[in-house]
Amino acid sequence: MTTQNVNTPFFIGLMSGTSLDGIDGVIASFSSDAMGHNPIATLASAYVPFSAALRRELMALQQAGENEIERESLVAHTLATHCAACVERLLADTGYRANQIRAIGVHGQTIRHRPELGFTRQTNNPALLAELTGIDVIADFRSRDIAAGGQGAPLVPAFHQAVFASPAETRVVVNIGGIANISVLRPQINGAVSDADIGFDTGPGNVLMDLWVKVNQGQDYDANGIWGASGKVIPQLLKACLDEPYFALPPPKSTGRDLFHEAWLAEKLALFPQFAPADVQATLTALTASTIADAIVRYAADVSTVVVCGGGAYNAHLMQALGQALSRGGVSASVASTDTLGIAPNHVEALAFAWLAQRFDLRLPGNLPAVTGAAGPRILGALYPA
Ligand SMILES: Nc1ncnc2c1ncn2[C@@H]1O[C@H](COP(=O)(O)OP(=O)(O)OP(=O)(O)O)[C@@H](O)[C@H]1O
Ligand SMILES: CC(=O)N[C@H]1[C@@H]2OC[C@@H](O2)[C@@H](O)[C@@H]1O[C@H](C)C(=O)O
Repeated sequence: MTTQNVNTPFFIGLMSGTSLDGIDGVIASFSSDAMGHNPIATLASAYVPFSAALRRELMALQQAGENEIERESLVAHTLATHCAACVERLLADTGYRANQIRAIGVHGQTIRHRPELGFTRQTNNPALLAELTGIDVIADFRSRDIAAGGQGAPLVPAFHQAVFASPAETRVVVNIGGIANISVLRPQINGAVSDADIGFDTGPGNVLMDLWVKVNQGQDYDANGIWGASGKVIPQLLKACLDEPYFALPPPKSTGRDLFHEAWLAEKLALFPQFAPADVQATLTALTASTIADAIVRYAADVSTVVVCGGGAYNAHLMQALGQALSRGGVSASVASTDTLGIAPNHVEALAFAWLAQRFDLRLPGNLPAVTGAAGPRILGALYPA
């Protein structure tokens, strides 16, 4: 066991999201100023892709199947070894030692998200990760919020609030991962969180586009949106997709692969006898763009700046479609990636889990009840000491 240095401000964040592509990791340092802001520095980042076999098994565990307890336990073990490899890479890149890291915040892999039934499941083996790394591990960030009547998601709005809010303008942060979510950040007065700061999952981000490009082109994603851009939106298919009741629900709300999966898409496509695959991709791109834009028009029409993070920020066609959908909705905000505010789009979620680990360490709440619908602020996470 290594000796933890309690004075170090360094935290590791590890995120593996609904895209099921791999683990994004960062080492971050936070220094709170007198205003309660959290100037944040990313000291290193690393990405460990999942092997095809791990990805297949994680995908399979999204739905009910045989022998789930054993399969989940085994996959959690493999996930922990991937997480440990990511930590090792971060330490090697920076030259830091394990005892210089205060804690690791690790999300785990969501395999079920059913807040309406009172549970969410991020498969994980934090005990093994603590054993392999010799660093304190904080995990299971969602279940306390659900226990308090919340959705347990999205959690990143509190982090967005801490690092991206402006005293002068309303900002919206859009995360476009597998699922897309928005954080509406009203101008901050003396660094205080406003009750008007809301956030929720808008629906599919890349998840449906990734499924479709895999089946038709054998690719994991539509690089830069080039294939989607070669097709034409099918208005009737777009309308059939937009009829999904989730989109009209008021927040608090959250979703996942539990709803937006292959069968969901197949059901919509079954309504149409013929279609060109690239046109479907164009339509799925439009679906992601228009559901995000509708959410902004409805809940943040006063927005001045929209900043996008998550892998979707690298899809130029999607970014263009989002800008156009916002204009059609009468919102004339600028649309750019979080790079413009100093944080790379693919680092934001991992940084959020480093930040959540720091919140736990300080025994401060990590949720925004106005976002998740929880009965109140709660300290999120559970500690596995090194
Ligand atoms: N260059 C690119 N062009 C187009 N799409 C891209 C590009 N790079 C990444 N993506 C998309 O981003 C996805 C990964 O995004 P990200 O890592 O933010 O998702 P996630 O964290 O797994 O999901 P979530 O935020 O829902 O938990 C990929 O699956 C792909 O669809
Ligand atoms: C249950 C779950 O894993 N939800 C994820 C998912 O991916 C994006 C969106 O859906 C968001 O609600 C959440 O992730 C981020 C990190 C969050 O909690 O804010």
